[in-house]
Amino acid sequence: MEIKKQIETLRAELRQYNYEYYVQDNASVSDFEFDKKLEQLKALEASHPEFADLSSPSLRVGGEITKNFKTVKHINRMYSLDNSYDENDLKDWETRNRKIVDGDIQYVCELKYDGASISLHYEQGKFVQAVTRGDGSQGDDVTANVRTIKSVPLQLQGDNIPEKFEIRGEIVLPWDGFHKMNEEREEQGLELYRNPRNTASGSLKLQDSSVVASRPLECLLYQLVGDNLPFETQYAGLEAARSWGFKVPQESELVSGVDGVLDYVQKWDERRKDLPYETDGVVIKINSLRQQEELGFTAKAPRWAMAYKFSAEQVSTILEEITYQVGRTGAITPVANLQPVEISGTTVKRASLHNADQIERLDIRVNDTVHVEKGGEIIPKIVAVDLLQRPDYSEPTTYATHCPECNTALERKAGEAQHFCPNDIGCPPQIKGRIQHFISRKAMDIDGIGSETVDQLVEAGMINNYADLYDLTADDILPLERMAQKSAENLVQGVEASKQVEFERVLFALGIRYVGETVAKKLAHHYNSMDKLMAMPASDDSESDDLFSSVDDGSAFAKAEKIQELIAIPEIGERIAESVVDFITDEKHREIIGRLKHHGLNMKLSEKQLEGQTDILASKSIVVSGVFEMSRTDLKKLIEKNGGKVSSSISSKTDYLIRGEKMGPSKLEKAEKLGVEMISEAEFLELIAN
Ligand SMILES: NC(=O)c1ccc[n+]([C@@H]2O[C@H](COP(=O)([O-])OP(=O)(O)OC[C@H]3O[C@@H](n4cnc5c(N)ncnc54)[C@H](O)[C@@H]3O)[C@@H](O)[C@H]2O)c1
Ligand SMILES: [Zn+2]
Repeated sequence: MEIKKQIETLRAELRQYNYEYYVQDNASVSDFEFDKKLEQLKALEASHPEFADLSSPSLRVGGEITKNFKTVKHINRMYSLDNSYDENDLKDWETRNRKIVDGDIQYVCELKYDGASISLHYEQGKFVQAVTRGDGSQGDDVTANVRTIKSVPLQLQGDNIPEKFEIRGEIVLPWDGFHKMNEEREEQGLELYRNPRNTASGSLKLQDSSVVASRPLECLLYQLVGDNLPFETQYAGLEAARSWGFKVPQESELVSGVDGVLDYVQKWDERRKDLPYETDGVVIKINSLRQQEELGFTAKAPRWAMAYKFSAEQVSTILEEITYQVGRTGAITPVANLQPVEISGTTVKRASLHNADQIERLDIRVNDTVHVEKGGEIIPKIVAVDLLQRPDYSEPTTYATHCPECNTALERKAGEAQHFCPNDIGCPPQIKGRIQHFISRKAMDIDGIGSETVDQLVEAGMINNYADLYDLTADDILPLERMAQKSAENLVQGVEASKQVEFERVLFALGIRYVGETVAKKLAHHYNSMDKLMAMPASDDSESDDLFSSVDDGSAFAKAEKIQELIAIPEIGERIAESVVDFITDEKHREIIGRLKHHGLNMKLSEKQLEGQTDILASKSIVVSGVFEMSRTDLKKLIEKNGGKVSSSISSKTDYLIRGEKMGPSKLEKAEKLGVEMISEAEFLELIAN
């Protein structure tokens, strides 16, 4: 009974972890812990065959399908891989293989790329479909998303291309792209992505393929699947695929025997650090396809292949203190201060704890002995707590309640992982951070001021916000330490030159939470000017002339309306909309924006940027429903470019309903009832062509 219970508990836990890892792309335990539990389960199941269960996580491919995409049944199942951890595991595998197959065995060693598995289908040399692994028998149809990945060839070239085949591979996010995405997250005050694997896998599941297109994903291929493939070995298959235009990594090697495999593993355990993407091991495959066929598959994995995991670099140390960092936008990051310890040649003193949930999940406490891993991430992380070493006096961690910099009570919005300090104008790191962001290269790009100068200016009480920069004179700043006449003049000139910067970058520079470069651009082109962005819907339909005056108190209604107006813009979600409205209705921000305007910064799109825009649809409210020839995003863009307003729901104020295929019956009914004019996509195009 006891054992049965133990097995059941492990199965339930592993199922939950699989779900978090594959479906939610948000693992709550480390791979280390997951693998340990899986091993434990396998051992128990092996010694107690009476509790066998075909649906045990030990026998199944981990993933699941989601409801967001069309489900596709795999023509050829997609398997996971069995793992080996040392030379003996490999030798056992070799012995088993020799018993089953005749003749010499050659192995292909490949790197094990850490991303999301994918199967690409080709017919007559054309890309037709991409399906995720899902649960192995069926997956999600993510064709539209995968089509945006530049390394996926849409049309193959070369000889002997089979009429119809599948090719398996991994969608990965190279380090460069991953870091770049995180820089943007940081600018927007969002929680950073944890690792490239999660991010790649999460990207594939996005609903809007134009967002996927903006992510620097790559697709690395490693296996052809199909009937009558025109070659006899795995290695020849890789070469053929490469010649047809697939991105097949060059690192694979043909070896004979376990010794050759071990040499390869050793070599790449070192060299992988220089690769542009993350790898977590080596995959060893039997080269001969005939021998592969003889060996076949288990329920979970091919018998002709084996993974060999690189050992993650892990050490244990004592957690001495938890401190809290305040970011530019006020986001709080808890940091573990560790007893210094060496990992792979560097001394580690600090590790990220991500957020309050993470601390709670792992029950991390001060004075704990913790396992620290320096895996893919640049910042080492705590993967587990050694509970056996926990001192008796230990107490659960209580998360900080107040800002360590300005002592303001911390806030946490529903559904968000991160706490933040709401004192955006008075919290020192936020004051400095906002100004530093304002002058940064992608924002106002002000030459002549470095971040140290900003610190100096703030500490000397000469500036408190970015508008103050425009009041500075060379004489003001000259008394600052290490400030020469020339640098003072450069600074003032740099500030002056920034008045030429385009509106969309000015908007980005303001540092509105969640408004990164892309969102700023979108808002700038939607509204064309700061005045229009800031204009609050008025009850009497007449816009106030005095836009920089305060928003009066009875404005909750106007705020809600404004939020709706913003949400109707493609790709602007509720969170962004609320943040923008909070910002533009805040008295202090309105005053600062007013001053920037007064100093002559660009507060509207230039003539050149406005080109191609018309006002054919000016003040028309348009609802789009159903499936169209062009993408919905493009359709909405066209409406906006021509001055129209896209609205998400039908009301008496709706001017047109553009009706696509498969439109929902309730929308149709409502439109008919309200007498809204319905037009087709073609009619719409005609309308704006005039
Ligand atoms: N932390 C968690 O909660 C959690 C939960 C589930 C799984 N995991 C981790 O995920 C891993 C198990 O996942 P899995 O079942 O996807 O197996 P896996 O990732 O260990 O190996 C199988 C996969 O390797 C990929 N692969 C990469 N390069 C390849 C190559 N050259 N040839 C063939 N395949 C290649 C394929 O996509 C294949 O599906 C374990 O390491 C486990 O720790 C963690
Ligand atoms: Zn603060």
